[in-house]
Amino acid sequence: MAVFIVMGVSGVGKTTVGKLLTLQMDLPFYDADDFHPSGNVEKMKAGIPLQDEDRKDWLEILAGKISEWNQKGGAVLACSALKEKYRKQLQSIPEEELVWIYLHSTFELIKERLLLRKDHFFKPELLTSQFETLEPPTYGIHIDANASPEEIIPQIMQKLNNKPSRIGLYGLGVMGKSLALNMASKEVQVSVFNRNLKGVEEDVAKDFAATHINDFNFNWFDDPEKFVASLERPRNIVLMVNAGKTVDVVIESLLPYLEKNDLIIDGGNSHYKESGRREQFLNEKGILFLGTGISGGEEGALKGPSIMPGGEPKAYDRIGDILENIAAKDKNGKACCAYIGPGGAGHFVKMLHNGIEYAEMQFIAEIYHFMRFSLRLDQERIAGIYEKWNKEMRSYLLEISIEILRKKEKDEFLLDKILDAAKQKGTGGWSTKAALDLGVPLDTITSAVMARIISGKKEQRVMAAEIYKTKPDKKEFEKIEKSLFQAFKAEQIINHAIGFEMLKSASEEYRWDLNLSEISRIWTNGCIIKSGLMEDLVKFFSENKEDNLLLHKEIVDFMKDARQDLIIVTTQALQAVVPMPGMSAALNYFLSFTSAQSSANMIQAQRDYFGAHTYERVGRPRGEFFHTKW
Ligand SMILES: NC(=O)C1=CN([C@@H]2O[C@H](COP(=O)(O)OP(=O)(O)OC[C@H]3O[C@@H](n4cnc5c(N)ncnc54)[C@H](OP(=O)(O)O)[C@@H]3O)[C@@H](O)[C@H]2O)C=CC1
Ligand SMILES: O=C(CO)[C@H](O)[C@H](O)COP(=O)(O)O
Repeated sequence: MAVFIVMGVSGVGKTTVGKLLTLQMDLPFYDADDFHPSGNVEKMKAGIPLQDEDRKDWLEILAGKISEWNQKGGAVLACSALKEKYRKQLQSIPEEELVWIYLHSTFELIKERLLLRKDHFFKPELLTSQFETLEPPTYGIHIDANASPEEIIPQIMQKLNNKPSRIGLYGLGVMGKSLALNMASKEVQVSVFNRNLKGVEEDVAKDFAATHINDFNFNWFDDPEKFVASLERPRNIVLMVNAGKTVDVVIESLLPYLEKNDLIIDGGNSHYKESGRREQFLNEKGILFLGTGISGGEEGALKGPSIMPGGEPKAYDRIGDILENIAAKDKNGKACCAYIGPGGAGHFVKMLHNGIEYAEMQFIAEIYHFMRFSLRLDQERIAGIYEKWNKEMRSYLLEISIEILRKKEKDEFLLDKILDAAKQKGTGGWSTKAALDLGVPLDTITSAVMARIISGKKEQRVMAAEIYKTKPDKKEFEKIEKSLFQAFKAEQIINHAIGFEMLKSASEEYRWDLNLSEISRIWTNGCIIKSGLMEDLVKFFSENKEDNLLLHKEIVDFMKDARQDLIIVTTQALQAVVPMPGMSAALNYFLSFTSAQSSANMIQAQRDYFGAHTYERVGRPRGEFFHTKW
């Protein structure tokens, strides 16, 4: 059985709630004040406040009673138990058999309530001292005492019944914490797990549950067996851990406790091929797997991310309702979460989302750099220009960049204090490698990856800059303003065209049957690359499934003019000795894509010359090969 202690400051409603609880539970009710030793009673009658020394004997008596009541089948006790050390003293039975029900409220509300009581003489100093003494527990059941007892009792009963959790969340890092809170806010019962690394990272799950105890009832664990056992069968477990070996290590640690038909959802940025392999490995054991891309960062995960699940449809059917519930919503209120396709399809799509993200970030960064160091605009002005552009673009990345540009630290711009050496975790580079495997161009994304790599060579760059230093002419912003905006819009279109062409190729190669309109729809909210353009793409890909974006009539009309703007901005930046890798890549891709005659006849001739690699001939069918004795 168990003993339930209803605790909190005086006037919070312990006795009323405790007595009502005994009716629900068919247990005896006790009031801790009835167990004071005679010395304490005398002191209280004389109006002498009790000291901790006086409380010692009283708590000892209560501890003995708790043990006795527990053996007899349980009880409900109303006791203020304001300090942790008092509660420790009362802990005379095993932890799981002593249930703390903490009623909490504010000083003002309790004061109001006490003033309404006819039989009560309100002493403000007593309530003040109660609040000063109070050390709220970081465990137990926390109940907002401002509701009526009729509302409070079912809340307590629901928390006490502690049904198995609908979902388990493994890994309480940046993303895991936000996702757990998102789920809990949608009334999904969640068990949370984080490893306990002695002396390094301790009590992460316990502290997380304690921090949110007033709002949510998380079941927390640092033991994988107990974590799995706390879940409703068949189990659903979301992993939010670092991609790579960690995912395998974590799966191995859970496997001994899993059963056929349990489901693992890997929500990290895992490589799509790894996800395909993990799905196969787990399916052989009868366990389902969803390789699920999640985008939106910390805030998106909390308020509603964009979710890209890949794997077996029956696995998605099991958990789709929760994923759709926690996802962001598009402008029509539909969830930004949709089943993507089998195997690694979900993580492939997430990888390319990040690839597009890399290039979009690079565009914003290099135009800022050009405006700041060549056009010599100050940061506030650049922020203003980006703000004006974003009225039309509605790009999340541009929006955060405006805030970044304006952010100050001790009256100085923070951006100037950040070292210009970019890091990356892999998804951008993986996109490039995947493009090479598929044989598709990925110029903008690759250039963004390379720009990050060269940025990391800071010391070498500083040395080389000194050796090659030059004094380029100052360019005038006013002369280039219109072209700059047009070029920015054009490179965004080119980047998206490149990204979606790659999705098309992967879909064909891996037979994923990707729905590009649906993918762009779930990228219209919650994710890092949401923008006005993305909203237009939903319609474009629903009407033109097979077409290249760059061949769409409206895009053609725009790009015919914008091509010149791309050329103007790129050449001006290069003349000013400012690198524009992203924009140059977009422009070169566009010029190559729109050139009927390429330079590749020379390449083919060279290959045939030195290696007899053969070539195709103008006017002859494709696939017919020729060789010349040069
Ligand atoms: N941050 C972001 O904006 C986004 C991240 N992602 C992806 O989500 C995943 C999680 O990212 P994020 O939350 O930022 O990462 P964090 O580094 O904040 O958290 C990583 C989590 O993994 C746990 N972990 C690491 N190694 C192990 C191990 N060997 N065994 C058990 N647990 C381990 C950590 O536990 P401990 O605390 O004990 O170290 C921690 O809970 C990554 O794949 C990331 O790429 C996806 C979208 C956005
Ligand atoms: O997945 C994400 C957003 O959707 C990651 O936050 C982002 O891609 C970080 O990647 P990197 O560290 O390589 O810049």
